[in-house]
Amino acid sequence: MSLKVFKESNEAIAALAEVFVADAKKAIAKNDRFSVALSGGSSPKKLYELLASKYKNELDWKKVYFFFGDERYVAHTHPDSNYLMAKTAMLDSLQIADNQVYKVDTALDPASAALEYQRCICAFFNDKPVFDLVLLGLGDDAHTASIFPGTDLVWIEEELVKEVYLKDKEVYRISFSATLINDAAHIAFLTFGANKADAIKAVLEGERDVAQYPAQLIKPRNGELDWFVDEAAVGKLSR
Ligand SMILES: O=C1O[C@H](COP(=O)(O)O)[C@@H](O)[C@H](O)[C@H]1O
Repeated sequence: MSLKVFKESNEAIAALAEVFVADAKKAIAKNDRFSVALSGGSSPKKLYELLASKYKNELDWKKVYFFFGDERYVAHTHPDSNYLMAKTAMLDSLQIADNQVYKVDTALDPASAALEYQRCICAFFNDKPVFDLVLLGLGDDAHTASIFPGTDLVWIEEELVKEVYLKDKEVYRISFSATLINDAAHIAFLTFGANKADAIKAVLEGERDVAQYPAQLIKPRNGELDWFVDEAAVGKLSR
């Protein structure tokens, strides 16, 4: 695991964009395609915008396949949709074709949507899903993807994608399980801001308690794990 600390969030974002492009070039040279699972929420928007502007002509974007590490159970046109955020911030301006974007089918019921997404992922990877890159964020409650504290998703080992009901918000989300994430070749967290300092401390330095701090589940089996953070987010670490 490597913790890459930057003074400002924009520097962390710029460094992760470089890594995204380097991973993509490596995977395309080796396998003629690059598979990436995008994170959602608020943190990655600027990363996607930067990729779509600075790196527009640096990559063969036709060979990049986009998935979603988690998705809100809403229509693709809904403002909460992770797909809509990625489309607006990046996919449209890069002219990514629809067959390169694997969306969660939120027209199905939540359990069927999760099962169908798992089926699509398994088909893409010939039954052995290993993403080249999984992007993750960290909630201030230490959730990652949509593996939230106190939910069944924390304990799931067999399933690769699962629906999760968030009682306090009264919504469903569809999420990769830690099993699927941990099989990736490279996992990268992007986290910034003082509001993440307690969560980062608990995840990186706290007692193991995955029910309360689900991001502790993220430990790649064979791949690499990097954290891209700003000074504010690591302000409570004992360094
Ligand atoms: O990995 C992820 O983390 C976030 C936390 O997001 P943020 O909005 O605090 O940056 C999560 O909710 C998101 O959907 C996910 O992909």
